[in-house]
Amino acid sequence: MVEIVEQELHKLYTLVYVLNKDKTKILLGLKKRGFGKGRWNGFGGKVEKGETIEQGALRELKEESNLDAKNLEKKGVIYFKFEGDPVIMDVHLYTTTDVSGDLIETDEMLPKWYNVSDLPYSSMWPDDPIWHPWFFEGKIFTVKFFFKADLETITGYKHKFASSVSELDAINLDS
Ligand SMILES: Nc1ncnc2c1[nH]c(=O)n2[C@H]1C[C@H](O)[C@@H](COP(=O)(O)OP(=O)(O)OP(=O)(O)O)O1
Repeated sequence: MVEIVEQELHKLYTLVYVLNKDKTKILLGLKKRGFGKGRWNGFGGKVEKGETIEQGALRELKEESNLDAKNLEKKGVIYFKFEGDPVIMDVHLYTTTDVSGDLIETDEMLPKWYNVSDLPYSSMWPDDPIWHPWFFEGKIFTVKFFFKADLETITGYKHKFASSVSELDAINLDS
């Protein structure tokens, strides 16, 4: 008998959550086009050839909001697997309270500050309410979400916490 194993293809993405100094407010952007259109999210996108993941995160934040971040703090990695699609999205999550520049609406994002206690979850990715409590408690984590091809329905997830960012790379969610 021949076992057919689906090859996974990983693609690198970033996601930056900008918070105010006392971490009561978060800056979200309403995605105006492309993947995730109509959803409020942090700022980020694909990591380009020749740049580090952190450089990609800074570039995407600038492109989508016009803000420059001084200190990005890594908080985790979120993997997304969609039924029937061999691509795994590896989304590297960062946060900062330290930004400069004039916040503007861009071609891709309409920015808006939200109270952390009152986020527009009905217009956000359905995985957000699952990992947000970990993020807002300051945890470092890795999580893999399994979605149906409709990009809406989560069929399952597995996660682990890390005690430091350097531990993240060594975490195996399948063990
Ligand atoms: N499910 C879920 N929850 C939270 N965040 C995300 C998802 N899926 C996602 O894709 N994301 C995040 C990850 C990235 O920050 C963006 C998606 O990036 P995308 O806009 O496709 O990448 P760009 O490089 O900006 O795209 P184009 O410029 O080529 O349109 O959403």
